[in-house]
Amino acid sequence: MLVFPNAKLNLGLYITSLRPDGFRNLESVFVPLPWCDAFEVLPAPAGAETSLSFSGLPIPGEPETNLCRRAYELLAADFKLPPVQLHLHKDVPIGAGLGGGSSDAAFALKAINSQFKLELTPEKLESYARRLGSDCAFFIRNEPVFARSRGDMFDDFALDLRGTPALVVYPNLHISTAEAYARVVPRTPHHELRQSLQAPMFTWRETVSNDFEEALTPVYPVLAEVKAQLYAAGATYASLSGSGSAVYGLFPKLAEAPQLDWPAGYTVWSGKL
Ligand SMILES: C[C@@](CO)(OP(=O)(O)O)[C@H](O)COP(=O)(O)OP(=O)(O)OC[C@H]1O[C@@H](n2ccc(N)nc2=O)[C@H](O)[C@@H]1O
Ligand SMILES: Nc1ncnc2c1ncn2[C@@H]1O[C@H](COP(=O)(O)OP(=O)(O)O)[C@@H](O)[C@H]1O
Repeated sequence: MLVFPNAKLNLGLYITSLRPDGFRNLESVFVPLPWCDAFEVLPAPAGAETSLSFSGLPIPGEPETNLCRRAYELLAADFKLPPVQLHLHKDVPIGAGLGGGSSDAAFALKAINSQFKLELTPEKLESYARRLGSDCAFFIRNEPVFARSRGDMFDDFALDLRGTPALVVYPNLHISTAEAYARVVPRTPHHELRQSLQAPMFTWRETVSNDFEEALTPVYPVLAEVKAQLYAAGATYASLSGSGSAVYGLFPKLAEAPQLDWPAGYTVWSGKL
């Protein structure tokens, strides 16, 4: 079975308090971004052990700790699964705040569920996904949600951005999620996120923000430079996604995302939400 794990964007992100488990409570709206990896699961040939192979962007870390492998092991602990042949083609940049690794893990759970007819409900898949990472559960339902708690509890959020042109710029900078969280002091948000996002998109520039952006920009000024370029090119709204370092711009629906020149080494995705 072949699946295409997509990335996500965060529309606003407020880190509200430190939790007793050491994680932070947050509020954010997650939306799917159709920038995808490819993941395949097949039963292993007779006599072969479970394997995971890669193509595309190199992924830091040992293959045994890759989230696709961990997704298989998690299900194999509870269900009688045969050895499998896994392959991941990586296209979504890593350490970008686009949730690429989390999406691979969630899509691996969904693909193994279908391939081996485990008949797990979406709720059960979400609870497995939560064990692999805070962001993972989002990719089970994979539609716009208001996320809270550790970023793993969701309320439906009706926001139809389909067809909105987007430009996502990865300035070749890997920011570790744990490092980014350590730089933010939790606080009460200045604006109610869901209310702000119900207003027209041109108002979001004043009312919708990402707490990581304020904390990381003094350390990585390139983030502000990319954002300024996106606004200068006509973005209606621009922001850091998640804990960075990808910065996105959303453009008017009847326009195309502009073609801009970026320094060598940057990776750019352009398309419609
Ligand atoms: C910041 C966000 C926003 O959507 O996305 P990314 O920038 O990673 O895409 C997420 O909260 C990232 O979730 P995820 O990448 O799954 O993080 P995890 O593996 O669960 O945790 C990595 C580390 O981040 C910190 N962490 C994560 C989530 C959270 N609510 N509070 C935290 O303090 C912890 O230090 C943890 O050890
Ligand atoms: N399948 C995977 N794809 C990407 N990263 C992975 C994967 N499995 C494990 N990782 C680890 O997760 C870390 C963060 O991954 P990623 O989800 O791409 O970034 P972000 O948290 O910024 O959205 C990487 O440093 C990498 O070591």
